[in-house]
Amino acid sequence: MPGVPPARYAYLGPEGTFTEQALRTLPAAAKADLQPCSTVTLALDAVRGGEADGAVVPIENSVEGSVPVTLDELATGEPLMITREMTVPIAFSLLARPGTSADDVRRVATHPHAAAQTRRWVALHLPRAEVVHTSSTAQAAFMLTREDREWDAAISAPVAAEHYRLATLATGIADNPDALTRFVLVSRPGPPPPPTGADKTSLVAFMREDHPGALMEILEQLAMRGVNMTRIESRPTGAALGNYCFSVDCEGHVDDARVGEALMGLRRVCADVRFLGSYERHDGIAPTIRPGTSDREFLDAAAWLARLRHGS
Ligand SMILES: O=C(O)C(=O)Cc1ccccc1
Repeated sequence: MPGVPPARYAYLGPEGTFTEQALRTLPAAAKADLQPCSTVTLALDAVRGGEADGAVVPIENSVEGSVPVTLDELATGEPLMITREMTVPIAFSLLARPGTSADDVRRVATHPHAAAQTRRWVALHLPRAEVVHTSSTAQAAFMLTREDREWDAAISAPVAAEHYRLATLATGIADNPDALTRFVLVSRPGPPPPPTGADKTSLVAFMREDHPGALMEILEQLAMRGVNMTRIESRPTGAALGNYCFSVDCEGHVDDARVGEALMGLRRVCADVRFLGSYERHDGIAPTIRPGTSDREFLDAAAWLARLRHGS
């Protein structure tokens, strides 16, 4: 009998990205078929098209904020679902071809988020260098191995030095060594993973039409059910200038009564709500349940209403 085929995971590549390190924290990754993709869009399209069972992509950094392409890809197109989040310690190194010294570096390449997190170090140590943006930190390192390279150094993960046989000119060059990047595992829509007690729910709310208090109406649906938000940001929908949707993460699981009720409320007041999944929090922090918002209290209220309606 043929065995179960290994899971296939797409990720923002090439080999040696922080995203690959995030993917490798999944126990299933050890036996999986890992597929490096050159962009977040291609990694997510591999899942949409069925060539991969899941994709790991960066979504947010504690210093630089969200990764817009990831938020926009999840908000539009064929629906996808987040089933897991993870963080990995991010340390940046300055890599170059062996024999290069820091004085030779005229152009340095890296991912925009890495550039933002090393801005002060680069200004201090490479004041004459031009910073070039690449699709990933590992892509910047990989290009250094080619004859047609257009830069002299890359800001990458330390592991990229071994992958691409590069010299390490400096290590630990992040301006804020405690910065955290969050990555998500994305799959095709299906039943969410069961609640763990320390979960997060992600969604995108599309406003009906622009009017005073439109954002407040959205927030109200969460606040009145005691649902705590962990992130909210507006993103243009692309339909017209001034047309926005709200990308929201909140505490709790879609199976929790207060989260379910908030989602129903949003469904009533918004033009559209895209549920992006409920998944275990990377930090294991359980939400504080405010009085009147526990599952038992929602159930009790529903049972009371049923009794009123039946006259019992
Ligand atoms: O480019 C990479 O290596 C990535 O995985 C994206 C990224 C870039 C900077 C910090 C964290 C993740």
